[in-house]
This record gives sequence, structure tokens and C-alpha cells, in this order.
Amino acid sequence: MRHRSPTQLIGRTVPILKPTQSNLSHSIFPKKNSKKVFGTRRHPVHTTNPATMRSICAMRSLLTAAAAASAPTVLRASAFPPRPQLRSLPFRRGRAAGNMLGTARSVSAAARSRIGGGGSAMEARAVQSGEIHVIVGPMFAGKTTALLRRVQAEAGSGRTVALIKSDKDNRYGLDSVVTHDGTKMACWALSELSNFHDKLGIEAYDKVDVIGIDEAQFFDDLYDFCCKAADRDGKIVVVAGLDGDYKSLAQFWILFPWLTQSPS
Ligand SMILES: Nc1ncnc2c1ncn2[C@@H]1O[C@H](COP(=O)(O)OP(=O)(O)O)[C@@H](O)[C@H]1O
Ligand SMILES: Cc1cn([C@H]2C[C@H](O)[C@@H](COP(=O)(O)O)O2)c(=O)[nH]c1=O
Repeated sequence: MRHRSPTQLIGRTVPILKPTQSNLSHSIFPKKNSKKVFGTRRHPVHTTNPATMRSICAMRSLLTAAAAASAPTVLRASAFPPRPQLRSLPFRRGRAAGNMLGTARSVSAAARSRIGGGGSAMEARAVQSGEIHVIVGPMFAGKTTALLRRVQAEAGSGRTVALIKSDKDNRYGLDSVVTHDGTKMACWALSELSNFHDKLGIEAYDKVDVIGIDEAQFFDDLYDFCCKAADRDGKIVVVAGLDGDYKSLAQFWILFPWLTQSPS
């Protein structure tokens, strides 16, 4: 059987056009081997589903506000977090010398401090939005492999990472994301992405720079979570999942019109 590679898209979530029937008229799928840039103008999502349309329109104001914000990215430093344990934070905090979090703060922590620290409204809005990266393809395409490589590279470059998968995927156990050829990495197995904040606690969430999500197609709240994590909290979110099944996976699709560029 011919091996198919997953497609990788990358982008900030930037609202470009108000979704209308006319700009929702094209397929979300690029031509095979296409290097074309993704974005609402070029590759809008194809949907006539009223719920999807409502969702897109409802998110527009949030995204517009997020896009209005601009500030230099705050570079973050930390060591690779220890294996997540249920009922405990996945990061050691407050260490001195090898202070795992160094002196830098996460974008969200910095943003919160600006907002809560009596800064002006302009300062409060000056938060760098994050990014959403999408790895998409059919089963056995190497999506999880690509996700783990990316997350491990981010961790290796000093960012704090957290990995999530759907608890619906219990094929290789629940405590790890596992590729079909056996590479694995500890993860949080969740039924809903909205549980992530509760599992980590707000302080630990603040310190996370990169959130990897595997089996993204199973999360009904994928779109809301990704947009909030990227646009409100400045996170880099790397999402891997199937491009569709018989139920259409609308949550995954509606991320696509907000993606503005693909890696060269
Ligand atoms: N049937 C199979 N059995 C074992 N390993 C496989 C099989 N098909 C693919 N692989 C290996 O698994 C890798 C892809 O696994 P993975 O990243 O988990 O894919 P995906 O997340 O897209 O399903 C491939 O690079 C290949 O080496
Ligand atoms: C095609 C298809 C797949 N699924 C399920 C089966 C697996 O749990 C995942 C895919 O995982 P992989 O890492 O890409 O191998 O999705 C499904 O529920 N519905 C489908 O149509």
C-alpha cells in the first residue's frame, strides 16, 4: 500500500474575511503536493452546515480582537517538563539554579501581569497572539510521528510543552501518545479540551508555551480551545488529526480558514 504523508499547515489565527457563502465556496483541501498558502481568501472551508457557519461567525469578534493585538513575542525558557502525573502539576516550579522556567515568563503570564498590573488598555491589548499548526492526513500517515517530533523539538529548544490526546484513543494505553511504530511520549488523556486548565491548574497552564493535541478529531471543543489558547493566551498549539470521517469532523475543519500560511 502506498504510504501517504500528512499535510502540515501552520498559521496564526487571523480573521481575514467575514465568512459568507461566497468565500466559503471552495474546498479546504489543497491540490495534491500543493505548496499553496492556506488562508481564508485562498482556501476557505467548504461548509453549508449552519452550525459551522454560526461557529465561524461567532468566533470572528474574538479573532478580530486578537488580531488587533500586536507586540513582540516574549521568548520563553524552560527545560523539558517531567512526565505529567494525574493530580499533580506537570512542571516543577520555583527552583533556583536550574530554575526550569528561567527568568522569562510565558506570553500569557506576561499578558496577565500587564492587564492586572494597572497598565493601560492599549498595553493590555498588546499581547502577541499565538499560533495554530495543523498536521492532517489519513490513518497511518505519520501524523503522530510529526506531532511528537515537533513537540520534542520545541521542548529541546527550551519551551515548556504539554501533550494532550483524546481519551477515546486507548489503542496503546491512555498515559501516552504512541505512534504506530512505537514512539511514545507522556500525555494528558482528556475527554474534553476544556478540562485541560483544571487538570493543570492556572499557574501551570500559564507556563506552557506549546500545546500538542493528538487525535484532535475527537474533541468537540477543538475550535474554541485552539482559538482561546492561541489568541487569548499566546500559546503555540500543534494539532494532529484525521481530515475527516463519515461524520465530517466539523470542529477540525473550522480551524482551516484561519490558517494563513504553510511552511515553505
Ligand atoms: N500497519 C502498520 N503497522 C506498524 N507500523 C506502521 C503501520 N503503518 C504505518 N506504520 C508506521 O507508523 C508510522 C506512522 O505512525 P503514526 O505517526 O502513528 O501515524 P498516524 O498518527 O498518522 O496514524 C509510519 O511512519 C510507519 O513507520
Ligand atoms: C477513519 C476513522 C478513524 N477513526 C478513529 C480510529 C482511530 O482511533 C483514529 C485514527 O487514529 P490514527 O492515529 O490516525 O491512526 O480515528 C474514526 O473514529 N472514524 C473514522 O472514520
